[in-house]
Amino acid sequence: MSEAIARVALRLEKVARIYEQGGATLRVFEDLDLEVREGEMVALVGHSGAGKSSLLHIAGLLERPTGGSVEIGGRDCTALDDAGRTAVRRADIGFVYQFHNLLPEFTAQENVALPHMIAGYSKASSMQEAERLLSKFGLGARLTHRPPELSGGEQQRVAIARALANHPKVVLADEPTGNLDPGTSRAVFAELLDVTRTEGAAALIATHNLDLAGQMDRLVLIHDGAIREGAEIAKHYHSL
Ligand SMILES: Nc1ncnc2c1ncn2[C@@H]1O[C@H](COP(=O)(O)OP(=O)(O)OP(=O)(O)O)[C@@H](O)[C@H]1O
Repeated sequence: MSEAIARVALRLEKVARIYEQGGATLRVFEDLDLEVREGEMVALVGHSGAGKSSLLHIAGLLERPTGGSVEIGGRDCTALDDAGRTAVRRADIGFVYQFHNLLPEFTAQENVALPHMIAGYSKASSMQEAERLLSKFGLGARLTHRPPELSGGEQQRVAIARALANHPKVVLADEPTGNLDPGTSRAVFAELLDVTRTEGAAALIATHNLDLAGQMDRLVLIHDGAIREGAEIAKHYHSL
């Protein structure tokens, strides 16, 4: 991937997250800048409480920053109202949580098809797209299983396929394999990177696992409210 031609899929500029609670002010981060380019896989690391989830929620338009701007696919989303933010979220962002949040009464295929249908596609084409994606995760023979009939690793693969269903520009994931055993976690993480890459999305993935983070194109550390990269990270490795 050439830095010169890859466009920015996600741009956070001078974003702030400040919590006011019980008269106390908590400045999680301020003036934070981060760019993720098309097709780029970026690992977000930092100690517990550093602000990884807060950053992902702001990048995913789930929360508004207390300052700064968020751009998705070249579009400044800062001034959008709630309906506009929801529309961008549905069209351009795929979110993977640590716990899959699948709907237990629907099959794997229906869970993946739903976001596609909500985006306006027919049921038939959404189910077809879901089958295509689930097959990429080796779940072609599990289409009609409901989440309780799937293993933990399979459930998380379905959740990742669901996040990719609308061909998002950006995939955001918060400890996406954090509840899996180490072997399954490695396998599912590798598939997440592989399929996200081949689907052409960018990814920003928060993880405490430095081995998994090392498989990505770039590693960024959030520490003391700022993003640090490259040699600077080594100084703070002890805090991870
Ligand atoms: N709704 C809230 N109100 C007040 N403070 C909050 C709120 N949400 C998060 N915080 C605080 O903001 C800080 C950053 O939290 P965040 O969840 O983003 O950290 P994290 O890096 O994802 O941590 P972990 O790795 O433990 O999940 C923490 O100190 C947390 O207590």
